[in-house]
Amino acid sequence: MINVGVTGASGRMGRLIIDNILRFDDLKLTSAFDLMNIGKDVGEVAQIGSLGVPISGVDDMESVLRESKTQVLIDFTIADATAVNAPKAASAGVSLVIGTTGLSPEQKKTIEDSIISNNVAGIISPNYSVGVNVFFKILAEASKYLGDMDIEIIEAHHMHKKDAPSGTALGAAKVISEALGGKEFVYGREGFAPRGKEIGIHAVRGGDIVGDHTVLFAGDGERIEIKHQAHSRQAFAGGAVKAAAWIGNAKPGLYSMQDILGL
Ligand SMILES: NC(=O)C1=CN([C@@H]2O[C@H](COP(=O)(O)OP(=O)(O)OC[C@H]3O[C@@H](n4cnc5c(N)ncnc54)[C@H](OP(=O)(O)O)[C@@H]3O)[C@@H](O)[C@H]2O)C=CC1
Ligand SMILES: O=C(O)C1=N[C@H](C(=O)O)C[C@H](O)C1
Repeated sequence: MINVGVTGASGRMGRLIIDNILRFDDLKLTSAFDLMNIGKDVGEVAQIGSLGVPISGVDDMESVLRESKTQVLIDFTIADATAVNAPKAASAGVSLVIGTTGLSPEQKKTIEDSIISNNVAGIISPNYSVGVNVFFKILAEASKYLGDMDIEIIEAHHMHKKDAPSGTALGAAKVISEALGGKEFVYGREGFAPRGKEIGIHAVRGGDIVGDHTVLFAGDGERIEIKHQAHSRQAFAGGAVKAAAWIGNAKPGLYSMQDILGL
């Protein structure tokens, strides 16, 4: 049995992750953190009944993690919070599954360094769905043949999403750029904006769109669109919980969803 904690426990992803942990045989929910609902039972907040695990504030994180014997912490919050909380958890000897997007390169490096220096296991992934990770693999392969075409990435998400472009869109751009030996990125276009050899990246926000990502390869007289659409956050939550079980049994080090899914 692996003891798991959740940061952002009151959020859209946090509540669904808690529900998934309860349904996963090898995992036990031992701690929950958020800014809101401190002291309330996390199961009552997630509307799945009392679980006997109170929501704690992040100021007490290290002591709560130690007292609850939490082994893996799943964090889906915001970049500035994850950049502070994840190293705190690592220094308490807790392994990490990070879903938060919008991390700057410096924030990501700080977290990765804390995973290595504290001898824990960790994964930072912009998308825990099986489909998106296969989509990344397909993009790397397609880019080998379509790299001379114009490449645009269009993502669409719900009106509450705070960061843009999405972590997944940036992940797709990185995969394509690496396959093509390095590309510039241009974010949206406005005014006089002739196209060069860049990858264009565009963010759409509205309503309750769960998460769409389209990569357009456009050439002379034809185009190919490779698209992933999430219908439900369950695609992300199920993957994050599977990653927590895998990370809980892993040797210290940094891992990717490619490792976990065997891609
Ligand atoms: N990797 C993946 O597969 C996926 C990643 N995501 C990412 O996960 C993140 C969360 O998304 P979502 O659940 O929709 O967002 P929500 O805003 O619904 O949830 C975030 C939660 O974190 C809380 N929070 C904010 N700051 C802190 C802090 N300092 N300490 C503890 N908790 C804090 C928020 O509280 P409050 O509301 O009070 O601010 C909120 O309850 C985003 O970065 C999103 O892009 C989302 C889906 C899939
Ligand atoms: O904020 C979201 O909702 C999502 N964020 C992730 C991202 O930024 O890529 C993953 C998913 O698309 C949903």
